Amino acid sequence: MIDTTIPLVDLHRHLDGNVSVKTIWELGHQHGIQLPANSLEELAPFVQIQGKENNLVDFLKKLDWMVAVLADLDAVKRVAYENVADAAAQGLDYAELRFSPYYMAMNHNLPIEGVVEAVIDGVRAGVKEHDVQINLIGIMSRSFGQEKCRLELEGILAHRDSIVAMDLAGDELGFPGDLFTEHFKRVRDAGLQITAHAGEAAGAESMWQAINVLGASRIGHGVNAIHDPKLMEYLAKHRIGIESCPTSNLHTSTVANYEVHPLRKFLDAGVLIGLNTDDPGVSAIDIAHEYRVVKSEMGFSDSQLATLQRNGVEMAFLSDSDRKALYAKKAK
Ligand SMILES: O=c1[nH]cnc2c1ncn2[C@@H]1O[C@H](CO)[C@@H](O)[C@H]1O
Ligand SMILES: [Zn+2]
Repeated sequence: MIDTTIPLVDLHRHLDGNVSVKTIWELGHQHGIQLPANSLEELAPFVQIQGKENNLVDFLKKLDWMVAVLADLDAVKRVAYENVADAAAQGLDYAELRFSPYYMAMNHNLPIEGVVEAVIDGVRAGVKEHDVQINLIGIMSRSFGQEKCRLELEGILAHRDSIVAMDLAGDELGFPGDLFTEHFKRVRDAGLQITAHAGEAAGAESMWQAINVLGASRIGHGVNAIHDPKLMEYLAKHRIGIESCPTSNLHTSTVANYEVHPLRKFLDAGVLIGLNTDDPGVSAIDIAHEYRVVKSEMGFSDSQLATLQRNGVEMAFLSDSDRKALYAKKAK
């Protein structure tokens, strides 16, 4: 089902949405943080989706315990390191891990730039020991407003050489993209690439804004483009990559079930779209799960799955030579 001759990538993966229940438990105890449960089994439902949530904002609350236990920079480094180990364990050849430094810093007043540094350190330690290639994407969490996003941006730009792109995540309905026009001008000036969560909780207009105002060359989710034929055409023509995360879309009630997910319509329209996990710790899934459900629930053929897999490599924030090297590794 997963084609072993094609690199397996995950481009939309929040490392602060992928902290294991065990690690939350251990960090909580290590730092004397009051957890809402007395065992791992009791803790799981507080951080993992049970069925689904009513909307995106409710879904996002599941991540709160994952950052509540980040009491110091060692904890941040540990979480980053474990994300690399997890990516390798899931069979990924390449992953883009994204994180929101203010969100990770806020509970224990950690220095934002220190958090960025600790994530970079943790990833560096991880790739030394695991056979997976990693790039980092900085997130501005729109839910905390313009000023906090400015702090996130500054923390990321201070380590610009270790970051490939910038993203906008969080409450899309409450905090539209144009609030962050100035922020993304600075991102473009710094030469970073841009992806943005759009067309998930809000409509196609939010995607037009991400592309035309913020300068996004990729879009996270993008589900609601399906209601705007001109946008679908534009995405295909300009090779704007769509980072699809089907199970996450079910868990946020963005789509009702796998059968009605528009993934196939994107593919039919010639849009560059690939499969990703979003918050694997919250959704309790791995990347193979996404390929599996697209086959079993949406009826995709193996050759369509291979197209999705190749699209992921195509839209990765890699140089053409690094992309070639990734393919060459699989050909061996
Ligand atoms: O599916 C999603 N849609 C929008 N924002 C998300 C999603 N998953 C996580 N975050 C947001 O990303 C930051 C942590 O990396 C947080 O702001 C979290 O709320
Ligand atoms: Zn996301």
